[in-house]
Amino acid sequence: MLFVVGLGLGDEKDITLKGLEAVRRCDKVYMEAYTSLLSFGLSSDGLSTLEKLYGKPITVADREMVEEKADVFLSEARESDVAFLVVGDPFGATTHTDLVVRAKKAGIDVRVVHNASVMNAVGACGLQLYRYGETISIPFFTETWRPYSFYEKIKKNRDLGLHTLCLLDIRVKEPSLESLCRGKKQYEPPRFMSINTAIEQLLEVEEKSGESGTSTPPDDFVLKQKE
Ligand SMILES: C[S@@+](CC[C@H](N)C(=O)[O-])C[C@H]1O[C@@H](n2cnc3c(N)ncnc32)[C@H](O)[C@@H]1O
Repeated sequence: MLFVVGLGLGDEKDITLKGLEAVRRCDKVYMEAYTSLLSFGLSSDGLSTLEKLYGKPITVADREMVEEKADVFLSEARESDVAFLVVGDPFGATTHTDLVVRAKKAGIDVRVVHNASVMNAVGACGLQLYRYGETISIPFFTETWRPYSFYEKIKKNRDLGLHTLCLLDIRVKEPSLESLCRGKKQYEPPRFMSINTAIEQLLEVEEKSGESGTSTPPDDFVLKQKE
């Protein structure tokens, strides 16, 4: 059986009782560590806090393992109980939906344990979840790759009077382009996009495209500020 367990967004105590029971019965525990960040970090200390609570060792599953070597833990899940831990909710990232589909196609029993996600925690900023449009991801621009499509989506949402949840890029264990060209993978240091970088990129798109979809405040903005 494969248990895909959401850990929520806070610390180790945010796992649900159902999730904890699932983890404790599993023979092997993997922790996905590249689409999201544990707010208390993935340092050895952070992990050992989890390991102490769960009472078993955790194997960190990086991007390569999840995307290219998922067969390893899927075949383990065929023979025994395996937990795959995900920060937030398991269905808050396409990667994990894909894993569940693969497991089911391979005839492996899957149980999902839900938890809070960035997709709903954004309600904390006071904007109604019902009034969000398409969620977008803002990737780090590079010298040669500067996609503007996320901007168009924000603009579409704005035109419909909807808010946009912008997910800022996390790049962990990314092979550098040069190393890929040389055929021997070497990894870039981890990078986490700051709000400032996201805004700089949005402003660049506006400047280049002559649009003003994100920098102009909505009509009722000034009113709300005064209330
Ligand atoms: C696919 S989404 C979220 C997945 C997660 N399973 C969830 O349900 O919350 C991944 C994105 O969420 C955002 N994110 C993840 N962890 C975060 C954290 N600790 N703080 C702020 N944003 C985070 C980043 O923008 C990241 O690119």
